[in-house]
Amino acid sequence: MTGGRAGGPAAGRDGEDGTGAAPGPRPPALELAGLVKVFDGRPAVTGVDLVVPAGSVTGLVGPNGAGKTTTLSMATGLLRPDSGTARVLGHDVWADPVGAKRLVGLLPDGLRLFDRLSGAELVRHTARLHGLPRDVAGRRAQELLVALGLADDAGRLVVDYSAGMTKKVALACALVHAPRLLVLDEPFEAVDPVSAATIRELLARFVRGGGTVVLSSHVMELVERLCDRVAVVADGRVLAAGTLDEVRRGATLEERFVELAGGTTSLGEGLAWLESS
Ligand SMILES: Nc1ncnc2c1ncn2[C@@H]1O[C@H](COP(=O)(O)OP(=O)(O)OP(=O)(O)O)[C@@H](O)[C@H]1O
Repeated sequence: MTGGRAGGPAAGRDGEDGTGAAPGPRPPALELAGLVKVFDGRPAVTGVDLVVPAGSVTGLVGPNGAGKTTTLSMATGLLRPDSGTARVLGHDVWADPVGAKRLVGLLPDGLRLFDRLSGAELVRHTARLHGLPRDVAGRRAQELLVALGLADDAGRLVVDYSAGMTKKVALACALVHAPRLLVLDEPFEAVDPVSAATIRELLARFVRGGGTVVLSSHVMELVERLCDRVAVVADGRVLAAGTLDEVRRGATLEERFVELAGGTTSLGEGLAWLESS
């Protein structure tokens, strides 16, 4: 899947920015400026600047604890930044939360769903919260559950779903109001290969229709395959961002990741006891 389709099928779509305004130069799908977050005196995000062009698929990669989830939470209005701004298609996430949030579909990390609902109820309920009429909500929920291979489990309670099924029903919730920007924190974690292929196809279709995707992942091959842009985050800031080729500079993404984010695969001196049995 490739992005960078400015002027593609979405250009000229009425209300691309959710305002119904006549099409003009498209603002970035997501624009983060100087985002900072400190938890209990410990900096988690130390000044993230990132521009995600509309129509792109951008991968956010970085070591554990780099600040990816914290950044995505601030970008989507889940977590208030200590300073800095986040804008979705020109709407300030904190000054205009309704304007921004109706354009965003979010698959957060550490899902907290209404899991005493069935899968179908949950997706329909999410659609209704977005203001969709009952019949549209029902139709979209059904189509999404079928597409994601959950049709047979649509009547089961989400609390009884496996991790992968939960991820997929949460993705259905993120998509049901046809957002313009999808923000997905580890969307492929716990998902089987067939479902992963389905999700990739869904995302490709979403992007062909003019949508923008930002996703975090630890799987470099997946980011290289899915994304046309990438941002490497470490220690709470963006170390490199741009097209895949700009960031990779002729190396693999994994090589660049290690080069930029550092780290070591050495286990150190201890652990001899592991070999003693
Ligand atoms: N609610 C919180 N309270 C305190 N510290 C937090 C909180 N959320 C995140 N942190 C800390 O902020 C830092 C960044 O965490 P974050 O979850 O954003 O990293 P990440 O890049 O998403 O990591 P991973 O790849 O492991 O999911 C970590 O040091 C983490 O312990």
